[in-house]
Amino acid sequence: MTFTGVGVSPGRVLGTVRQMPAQVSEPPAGEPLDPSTSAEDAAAALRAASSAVQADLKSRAERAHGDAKAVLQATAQMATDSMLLKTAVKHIDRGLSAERAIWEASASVAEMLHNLGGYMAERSTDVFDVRSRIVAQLRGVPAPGIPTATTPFVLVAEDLAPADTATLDPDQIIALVTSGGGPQSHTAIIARALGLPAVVAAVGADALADGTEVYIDGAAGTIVVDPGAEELAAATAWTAMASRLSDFDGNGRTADGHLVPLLANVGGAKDAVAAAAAGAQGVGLLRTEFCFLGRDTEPSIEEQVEAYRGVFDAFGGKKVVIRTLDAGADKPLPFLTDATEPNPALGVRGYRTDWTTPGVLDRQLAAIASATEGSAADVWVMAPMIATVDEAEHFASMCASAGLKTPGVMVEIPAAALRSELIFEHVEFASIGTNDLTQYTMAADRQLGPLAALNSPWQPAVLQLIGLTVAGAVAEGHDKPVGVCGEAAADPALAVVLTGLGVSTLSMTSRALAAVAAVLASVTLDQAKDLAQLALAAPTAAAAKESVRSRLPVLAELGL
Ligand SMILES: C=C(OP(=O)(O)O)C(=O)O
Ligand SMILES: [Mg+2]
Repeated sequence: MTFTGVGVSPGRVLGTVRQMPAQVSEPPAGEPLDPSTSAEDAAAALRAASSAVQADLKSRAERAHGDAKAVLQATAQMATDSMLLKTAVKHIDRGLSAERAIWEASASVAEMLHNLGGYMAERSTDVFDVRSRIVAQLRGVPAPGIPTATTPFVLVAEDLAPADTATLDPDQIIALVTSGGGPQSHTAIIARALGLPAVVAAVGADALADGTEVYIDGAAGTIVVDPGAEELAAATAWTAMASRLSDFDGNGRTADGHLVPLLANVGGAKDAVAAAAAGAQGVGLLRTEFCFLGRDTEPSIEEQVEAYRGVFDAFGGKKVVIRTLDAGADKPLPFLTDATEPNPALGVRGYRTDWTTPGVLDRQLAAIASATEGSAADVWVMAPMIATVDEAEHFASMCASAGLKTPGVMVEIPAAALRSELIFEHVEFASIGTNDLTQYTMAADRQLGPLAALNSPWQPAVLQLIGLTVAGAVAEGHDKPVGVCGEAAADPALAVVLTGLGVSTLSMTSRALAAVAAVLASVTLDQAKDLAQLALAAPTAAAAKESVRSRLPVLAELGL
């Protein structure tokens, strides 16, 4: 049997399925203690469950590395927190079930931590994590979150939340399959960043039983159940090819020498150091909100300076494009965004948060300016979610007030693409966010699996808007650079099309640099321009993709 979804990160592997356990549901309010259980026994069961959760988290922490290890250690600590357990036991003593008692105790402890602010406030997420785990343990169901196993496995989930991905260990997980999620969803972005083969929107994959043997083709988007010799050969060939594709010599250029600097998308200093080691020619997108995800207080200027300087230091003498906070929709930041908005993707997000929470953007620009002092990096600053010419003008004036010399905008709303010529009168550059540009052009939520086909950056309408943006950049009176920093840049065939459309830099996860460089080097600039015209003229996204891919034989040679 074969399932088909949307391939979002290349790679061919064989492995065993592990399903992501379902979310733990809230025990009903007022759920009473079972009459056959005494309060003492319920309290003892609660203590035993919390110790079991702690032991599990500790053993996972021992096997994990880096950030995942630190997250797991902190959560393990919280599992047997004395205040948490004492409060829960009080609830049991007044007649609540152990499950409801720990649920309510967690809410009050989390609120108290939250009110303490700073580091303590951040621990409130750990409280909620252990709460779900303890309830699952009491109910005898699998713990929520990424499962553990003694051997590497293929993780199958409905979709992954940003918090899950913090504990996603690429040594344990060899591929990702989701039944939901679109090609620009968080899961897809993380899979590419980790170099894990991934298929999203694979309808029916949630029915695969744990332990099922599967073959995953992350480029074709297929999942073959009970694979045979053919799939084994394909997986073996991919492993050999992947090592050939692991080196990037730091040069993005076409076969006839047209330079296309290949930059990295990073979320902080750690990524930046890895990107520099992978040969990235600079940073095309520093997602500053990733430095502060999960925080519910605004980071201080000092914290920001430290976070940004870590990235600048990794790229001395090179370009670093830093994006101001893009809070909202798939990247909520509680100190800026309103979780109750009915339509977050169309709401107060990105640059717009300056209207509802003025001051945060000014302070961020001041922090960026301060981080650039004494840094050898060439720092460019851009705002996300710019829709109009006067927004671009206002952002440029804010940058000027902060002493920042190279202001730019992200073009990710069709209105900005259509009006780019006027926008370029105020800013020095633009970077196209194809993830959001596609979502807004096609009116298709980038996180929704059923809309994955609409949500493809191969949509000719999206390509046309990219072409218009470039045309506006080179219109009479100015000649300004336009980069692409959406996931489209990491698709080697689309990278050729973008180059042919006149895009001057491509920014992607550093894992994709070598593959993009190899495919770009297989065509001349004129061939890239011809392929761009072919894609623009195609009637559908699928036809655009197919006709371009069929003219790039190097893709098949490299297994991409
Ligand atoms: C690069 C982009 O920004 P993000 O994915 O962070 O919204 C985009 O929208 O293409
Ligand atoms: Mg975006």
